Amino acid sequence: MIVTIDGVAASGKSSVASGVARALGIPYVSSGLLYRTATLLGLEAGLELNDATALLAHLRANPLRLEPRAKGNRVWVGERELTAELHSSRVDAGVSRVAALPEVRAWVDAQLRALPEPFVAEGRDMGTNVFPHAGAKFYLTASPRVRAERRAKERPEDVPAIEAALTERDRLDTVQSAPAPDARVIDTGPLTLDEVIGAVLSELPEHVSRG
Ligand SMILES: Nc1ncnc2c1ncn2[C@@H]1O[C@H](COP(=O)(O)OP(=O)(O)OP(=O)(O)O)[C@@H](O)[C@H]1O
Ligand SMILES: Nc1ccn([C@@H]2O[C@H](COP(=O)(O)O)[C@@H](O)[C@H]2O)c(=O)n1
Repeated sequence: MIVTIDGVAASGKSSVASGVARALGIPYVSSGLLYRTATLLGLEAGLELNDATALLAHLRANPLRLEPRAKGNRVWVGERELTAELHSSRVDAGVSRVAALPEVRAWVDAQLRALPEPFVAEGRDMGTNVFPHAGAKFYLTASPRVRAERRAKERPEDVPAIEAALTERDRLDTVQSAPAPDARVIDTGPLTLDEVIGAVLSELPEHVSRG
């Protein structure tokens, strides 16, 4: 059983996926962390972020391990844990360029499809491309200002700078970010996190919530 939660940048995907996964007693999977890891490793190696051949060779030489858990995903390369470094503004600024590379998308998709079910998968194209057969699909939105105000609690930059960066990331991610035709779209703007989690849980078909 797979539940997909897609949406625009900082719309609450990972927080909502975590809450839903905890309620269901299953892990959630953050696909964005795989794109973020590819970006961080590329930056650290001094690679051009649009050089798919070099990036893929580097990723294959440094295999990562994604640990999907309900309370938060962790990423390791060998003995080094990268999790805390994946949400920096530097990675935010480069990740959409890396995610635009078809070779990198194929690398991410293969890792996601190899994961054992059940899980909640969050990202941009979980319901459309990676898991079109998912049992339930959701797509989260909120205005750029609301998202920037929420994110400002986690980043050193001010709200206008964060809003500009989110809007630019949304623009670069447009191709892979459309809601699936069978996804329930939720505007999280007027809702608390618990209300969004409750809305998702209340919409799950019985066969999905029972596992
Ligand atoms: N409905 C909500 N009400 C208030 N705050 C929220 C809500 N949903 C999420 N948040 C907060 O907004 C911030 C961004 O949420 P989160 O990191 O889950 O978004 P995301 O879509 O996974 O982000 P990204 O696309 O950058 O990975 C977090 O601080 C989270 O606690
Ligand atoms: N399914 C996905 C997930 C993510 N991306 C790209 O990764 C970036 C970071 O994702 P977050 O969910 O952590 O914000 C995102 O901006 C996309 O460029 C993707 O393309 N597809």
